[in-house]
Amino acid sequence: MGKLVQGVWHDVWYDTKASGGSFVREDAGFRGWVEEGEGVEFAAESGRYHLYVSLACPWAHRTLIMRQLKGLEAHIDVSIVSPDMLSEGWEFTESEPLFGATRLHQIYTRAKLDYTGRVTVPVLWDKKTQTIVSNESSEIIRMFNSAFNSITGNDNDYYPLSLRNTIDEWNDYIYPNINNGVYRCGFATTQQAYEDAYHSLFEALEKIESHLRRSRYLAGSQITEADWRLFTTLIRFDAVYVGHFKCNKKRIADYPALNGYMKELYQIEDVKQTTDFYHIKRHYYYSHTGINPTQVVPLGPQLDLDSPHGRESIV
Ligand SMILES: N[C@@H](CCC(=O)N[C@@H](CS)C(=O)NCC(=O)O)C(=O)O
Repeated sequence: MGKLVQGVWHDVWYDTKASGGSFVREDAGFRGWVEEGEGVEFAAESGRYHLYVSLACPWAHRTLIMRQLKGLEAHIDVSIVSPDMLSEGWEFTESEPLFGATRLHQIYTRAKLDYTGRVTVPVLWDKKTQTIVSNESSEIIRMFNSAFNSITGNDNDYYPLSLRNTIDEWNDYIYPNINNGVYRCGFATTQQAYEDAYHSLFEALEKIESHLRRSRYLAGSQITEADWRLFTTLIRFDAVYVGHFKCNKKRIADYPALNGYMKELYQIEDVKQTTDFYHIKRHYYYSHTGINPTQVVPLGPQLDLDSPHGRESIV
């Protein structure tokens, strides 16, 4: 694990000293936008963009789900990094197809020779201008949701105008408390920072559990972007976050509504195809040697994700 400083790779763990033991996630460095239309910097075109992902990473997982649900497989190709993220950061098991790079930081310095920042997935690369469009998953999924509609003919809308306020409110609540909340538990280096993160995480899960008892999805009867953003954390929770990140007050399996909701989303074939528990468990337990120095990867838990979700009667 490390970062680029002026284009040079340094193998360093997160610095939590400056923030009293709390993990603070760095803002993404590339914030371009793929759009429909002529004369724009990054125009939506079939075959022009390449997506670098980790199957372990919840942020990258969002982009893979949206790529499938929006029928973009034939239009945006993908490279998958190795689950093992060690002294060189994210690496490719076999070199990636565009440049034969073996490390993801080489893609970042191709885009910006003197880049300073963390080298994260997902990354959306533009083959035409030879740069990174974006390394911010929340923005990549918005682009996938609408920019390629006239190419794919797929109008499914996961960020509909009428629900945007509700979706934004859920996202703003779920990001700090749950998506990043599990990391704030796991990467905390003081007891207090861990406990603060733990309490806000489980308070948020309780709140969503009661909401989902009456509501089929977060924003009502329709699946939206907010659900996909929550889902990628939930599906990793019992397998990794309970043990490795000490998020162990309860499992998702102990929350009937959240568990049924998660299973319903998982059982969508396109979504199941993007979920890889080998990469998920291997990455966290093998890569975070500060947390798990033996690198032993647990065999369990046995997950029950294919049993009936029981959510049909909820509107
Ligand atoms: N804001 C980014 C965060 C992405 C992110 O932090 N990805 C993690 C993997 S789960 C990563 O690549 N971490 C490497 C590092 O921090 O050095 C997004 O949502 O796209």
